[in-house]
Amino acid sequence: MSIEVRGLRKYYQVHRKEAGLAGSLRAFVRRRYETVKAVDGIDFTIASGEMVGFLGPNGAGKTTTLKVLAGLLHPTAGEVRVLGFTPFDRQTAFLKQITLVMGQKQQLLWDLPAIETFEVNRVIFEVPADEYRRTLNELIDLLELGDLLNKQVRKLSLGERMKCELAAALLHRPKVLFLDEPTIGLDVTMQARVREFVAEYNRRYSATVLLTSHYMADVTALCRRVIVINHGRLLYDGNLQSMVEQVAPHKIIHLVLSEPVPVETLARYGEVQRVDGLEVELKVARHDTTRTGARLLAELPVADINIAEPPIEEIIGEVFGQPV
Ligand SMILES: Nc1ncnc2c1ncn2[C@@H]1O[C@H](COP(=O)(O)OP(=O)(O)OP(=O)(O)O)[C@@H](O)[C@H]1O
Repeated sequence: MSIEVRGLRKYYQVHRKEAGLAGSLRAFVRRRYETVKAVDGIDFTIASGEMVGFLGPNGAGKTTTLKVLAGLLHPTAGEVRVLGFTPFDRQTAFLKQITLVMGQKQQLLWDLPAIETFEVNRVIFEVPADEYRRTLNELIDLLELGDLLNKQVRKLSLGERMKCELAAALLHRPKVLFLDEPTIGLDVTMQARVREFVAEYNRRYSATVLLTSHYMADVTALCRRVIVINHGRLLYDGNLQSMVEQVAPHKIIHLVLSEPVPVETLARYGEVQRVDGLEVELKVARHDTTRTGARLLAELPVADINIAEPPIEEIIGEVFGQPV
């Protein structure tokens, strides 16, 4: 096992200030604390080489879990092992084999070219010179970095910077990748590029990947398994496709008609989601899909038909009981 988490809890003590001046004064004399249960007893294991999507709405406890796994935070309770190490011990042998990429934070030095930060990382992680050169060339190639590495970081576009961030995080060729929103703010093309890169890195080095992303395309492209949490507790752990089948009570039928059909007629077959000229989208009960499909083909002028799962965002929203 690459990652083992048992009964993990992480509580934060936060200082609560009452409103107004009187509140400020009272707080000055006697501080009140309250406990935020960011992670409240979760268990999971991840096998080596697996890529798992870690999902949950804002504030669910994902980043906190990743920080505990990466050794940045001490758990309040529970047992965590990553590659056999206790992360918070922060042993060098552990740090050399993991990485944490946070899309919202950057490690590259702003005023210097990225290559300078790489050099610093090379020294910190004690990467031998020839191995460093080899990995660097591979990353330049995989991420199409070209001469970006020699440009001052502040002058790079967001996408270019993210590619350099990824390279910086992977120069020591970690076996376990904790990726927290690695594609946030990137345009669709760049998101796809980063996804392909993560998939390739996983293939090449059999790396274990635990990934959070609000872009479901990242998760569907990379992860067969998802772990879903909310309010610090586990809601689901298993196959993404099975979750879709369990949770979504309906499917979407896309039709291309050969001539227009009134909406009232279409509505007899399912809930009309969209009509765009001759293209129609119907929402139908999952157990009824085949029968409805056959009826549509027999009774309407259908040129093409396609049955699909509803968008993953919608399904996740149903699991959380709120939109993502
Ligand atoms: N340093 C901290 N001190 C106090 N509370 C914190 C701290 N960090 C996080 N929290 C709280 O813990 C809870 C979980 O936060 P966390 O960042 O782990 O969630 P998340 O699932 O990563 O959310 P998001 O998707 O918005 O990043 C939230 O209620 C958050 O406000």
